[in-house]
Amino acid sequence: MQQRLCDFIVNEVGVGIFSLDQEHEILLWNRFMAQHSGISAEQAIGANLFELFPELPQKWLSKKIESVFVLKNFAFTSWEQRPYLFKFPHNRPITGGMDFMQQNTTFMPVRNESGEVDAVTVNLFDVTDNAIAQNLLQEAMGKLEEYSNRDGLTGIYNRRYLDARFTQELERMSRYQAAFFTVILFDLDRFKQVNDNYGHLAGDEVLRVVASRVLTTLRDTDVFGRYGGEEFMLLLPQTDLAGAEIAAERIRVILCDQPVQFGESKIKISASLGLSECHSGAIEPPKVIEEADMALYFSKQNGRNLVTVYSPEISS
Ligand SMILES: Nc1nc2c(ncn2[C@@H]2O[C@H](COP(=O)(O)OP(=O)(O)OP(=O)(O)O)[C@@H](O)[C@H]2O)c(=O)[nH]1
Repeated sequence: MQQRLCDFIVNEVGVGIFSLDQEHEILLWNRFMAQHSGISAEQAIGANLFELFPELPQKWLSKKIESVFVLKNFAFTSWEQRPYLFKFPHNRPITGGMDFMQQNTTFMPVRNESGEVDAVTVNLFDVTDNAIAQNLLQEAMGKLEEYSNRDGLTGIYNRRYLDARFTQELERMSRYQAAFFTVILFDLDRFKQVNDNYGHLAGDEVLRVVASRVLTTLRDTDVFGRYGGEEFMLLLPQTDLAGAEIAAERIRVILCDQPVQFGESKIKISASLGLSECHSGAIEPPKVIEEADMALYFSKQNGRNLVTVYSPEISS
């Protein structure tokens, strides 16, 4: 009766169970293992595990098994470190992003009457659902993080992200002597008139077009975002004033070169730009934004549609 109960439990429990001797010969192979591997207990018992499943990570797994024989302790693996041992298919939707059943395993030493370990029993748990849920959660959190850094209208970075990146750049500078970056601030010219003449929706469209035009001129490492209303900021790591001035001039031209099409209307636009460089050793690095803003103001004061590089003279 007891044997019958044990057999029943081993086969009906929804967990993979198999046992091995020290030569990796299979001693026990329950129904879960048979169903998922397609290899029956009759075929498995007496066979060598690694001959039956050549795709198993033999070096790693035999070491793991050996450690249980020698140390006489339990051992574990988790899907987070090693997603699966056996390439068992699963019946979850492909959208979960998992190719095979995700598995946690427990390796248990089986002792004989004299206390020696003469077999290792492995329990294999199907944790595919947990793994899918965890991956979806991580994906959602990643998207949330991404959304929280983006401007809703233009899709480029927002002020929050720009501020964080600015702080990061300052930290990078305090760590590396050779680090420097340039800030470009620009503001659309007479944007109030765009809203007044063509309506707020047209104004919004102009902001979207500005963002997408500027994006086409940037390097991968440049950080571009909307700083507020119709003001935009670029952080250009490892770019000196000469290089940044070229980039700023390119932006100025790409914005005023062509009007923005909104319905039947062609809306003429331009921007005023200001830039300033920050390098390690600068006395007051956070002042770089203030300086770029002063340079931008200088562009506005001097006719708009202009690029101005900050110098102490313009602030006086
Ligand atoms: N459509 C739209 N307008 C915005 C948005 N954010 C700010 N604005 C408008 O931008 C305009 C900014 O106007 P001002 O600061 O007077 O500057 P300006 O008309 O661009 O003139 P200058 O900067 O001096 O060349 C205001 O009319 C704001 O309402 C937005 O998200 N959408």
